[in-house]
Amino acid sequence: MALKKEDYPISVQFDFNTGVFEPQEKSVERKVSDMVKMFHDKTAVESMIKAGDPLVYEIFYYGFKTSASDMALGTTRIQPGKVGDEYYMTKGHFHEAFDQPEIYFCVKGEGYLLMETREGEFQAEKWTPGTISHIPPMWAHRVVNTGKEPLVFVATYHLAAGHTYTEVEEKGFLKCLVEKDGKATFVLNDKRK
Ligand SMILES: O=P(O)(O)OC[C@H]1O[C@](O)(CO)[C@@H](O)[C@@H]1O
Ligand SMILES: [Fe+2]
Repeated sequence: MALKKEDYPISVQFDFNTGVFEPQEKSVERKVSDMVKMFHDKTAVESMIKAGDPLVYEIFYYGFKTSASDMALGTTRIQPGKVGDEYYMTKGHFHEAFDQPEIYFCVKGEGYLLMETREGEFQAEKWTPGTISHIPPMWAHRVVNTGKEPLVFVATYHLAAGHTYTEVEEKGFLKCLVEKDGKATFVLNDKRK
């Protein structure tokens, strides 16, 4: 079979410190205003948007599509920071496909990977550089940066996984991560009380 252009191997160069790789297909920025429904302190959300709408995280993508496959690479850099008392985090999502897992690999910083099933099972994995988490298909997943430096992680998944954010926007995760007496503390999500 004659190979098409996309069927040739490709390498990208990943920077462990910045989380950026080159070449990349596209990048996305998520600011506080992109996550209004995600953070629990709406007053803090509004005042931060007025004060300049800071960057929360960035995602760098490459779908690695060939004529017969894809193996998406998504690296994410979450800034250190809080909205009110709640740490900066990714939006969090379920996959649309019932059979699409994902691998998340923490390469820099510290935080937690929050996961939850629609049946209400909740799990939080402590992340430090080198923690690699396998996320089965039925678990929503969100990364929280509880450190003082950017948290960088690498995600690899099939594009067929799809992303659905609505349930997480409406219900959040069972627990939120907030800073209490200087420490990362899990509290029950108000929407779940
Ligand atoms: O999609 P979210 O919840 O904003 O999280 C960002 C990370 O998750 C992914 O969307 C895949 O799970 C990656 O592309 C990206 O690294
Ligand atoms: Fe995902």
